[in-house]
Formats: sequence, structure tokens, C-alpha cells
Amino acid sequence: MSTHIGANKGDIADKILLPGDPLRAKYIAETFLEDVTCYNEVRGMYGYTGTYKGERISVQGTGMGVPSIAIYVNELIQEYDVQKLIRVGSCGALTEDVKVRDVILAQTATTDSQMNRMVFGGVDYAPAADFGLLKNAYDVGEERGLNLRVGNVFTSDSFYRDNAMELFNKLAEYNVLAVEMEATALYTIAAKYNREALAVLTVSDHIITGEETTAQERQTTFNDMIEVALDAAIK
Ligand SMILES: O=P(O)(O)O[C@H]1O[C@H](CO)[C@@H](O)[C@H]1O
Ligand SMILES: O=c1cc[nH]c(=O)[nH]1
Repeated sequence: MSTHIGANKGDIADKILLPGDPLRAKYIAETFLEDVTCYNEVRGMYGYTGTYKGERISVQGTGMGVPSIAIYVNELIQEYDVQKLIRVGSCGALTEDVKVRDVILAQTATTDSQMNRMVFGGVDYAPAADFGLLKNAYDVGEERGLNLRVGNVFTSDSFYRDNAMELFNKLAEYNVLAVEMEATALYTIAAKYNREALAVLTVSDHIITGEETTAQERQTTFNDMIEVALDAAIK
């Protein structure tokens, strides 16, 4: 057991999907995996291991925000030796050319989180996706005919902020495609331990146009995102 994960060594596969919502972890395990076992219920942050197309793979909820995902990613790497980590999350679009239901592969993650500043002092470290995983996910998405976008996302330390549009318009001007809350931490911690990481994100709403997806649409596009992530992980 690690501090926040109630699994024994060996219970967790070397490849893992990481949704923010633990109930999305349950949905992924029940819908896409076979021979599933639940290895974690600590804090209701469900974790499951099963097989996908014959390959062993796990899925673990991370909670929302940098401090929460950082706990799970640190423990998954240091205590359970996980090698490939793919976040599967939702995001809000910032640029006009990104549409709701699009799937975004986060090539890098701009952030206002203090996490890297605590490590690098005055240097602005640029957290980046693993190129092999990014390429796999892009190829898989293309084969499926999905409208995939690749680029910079903003990992925000707060969901609600004063004068949000001022910042969001500036980020859009610099071609930051969308806002979410975890990718930067995943990429930085994975880099520290020389592991492969990627964030695959579904656009659930558009910050600029106000467009939103219905629950049914979110389900369908989440399925596209999950299958891209699963196929990229085993490719
Ligand atoms: O859908 P998830 O993976 O939780 O991701 C997004 O949704 C949450 C905010 O509603 C934040 O965690 C953000 O990153
Ligand atoms: O607008 C959004 C949508 C999902 N996640 C976020 O952080 N913001």
C-alpha cells in the first residue's frame, strides 16, 4: 500500500489511464476492460486493473487539480513502477477554431501552478508530452477519422477566477487551445522519473462562445477519447 492507494505491488499494470473523475475510472473499467479487479477505494478514488485487447492496463481516478493528480502520479511511479500514464480528461476550449466535442492531444501545458516554480526557481520549465505516446495517439485518432487537435493547453490552478476572460483571451491570442487543471503536473513528474505521459482531452464546453455539450454527446466523445488513449497505450 502507498499512502493514498490501497494496492499491493503488482496489482497495478505498467500502463494506466488517469481520469480526474473516479466514476469515469469505474465507467472505463466496466465498459472497455475485461477481467477487471478494483484495487483501490481509498478516498473513493477508484482504481481498476483489467485487460484491453489482451494487454494488461489500469485506470485510476486522480481528483481535480495539480496537488491531487501529483499525489497519485508520484505514488503510481515511485511505489508501483508505472511506466506509461495517459490522462483522459475534459477541458474548456479557448480558441475559436477548437469546437466542442473535439479531442485535444496536449503537446505541452502552460500553467499558473506554483509547482514548477518551487522546483526551478525563476526558470519557466516547459512540460511536454512524450513524443512516442503523442504520435501513437495521433495516428490512432487519424485512423478513426476523429477531429484531433494537437497543441498547448492551460493547466489552471483554479476553476473559478476573477477577471477570467482577460487571461483566457490572452492565452487564446498565443494559441493556447484549451483550459484544464492537471496536465502540467503529470508531464513534469513523468519527466523527472523518465516515464511516458500524455493528456488526451475532450472539449466539454467553449469558454469563448459559451457552447456546451449535452450529456449524451459527452458520453460519445469521451468514448472516442478513451479508445484513443487505450489504443495509444498498447501500440
Ligand atoms: O474531467 P476531468 O478529468 O476532471 O478534468 C477537468 O474537469 C475538472 C473541472 O471540472 C478538472 O479536473 C479539469 O481538469
Ligand atoms: O471549462 C472547463 C472545462 C473542463 N475543465 C476545466 O478546467 N475547465
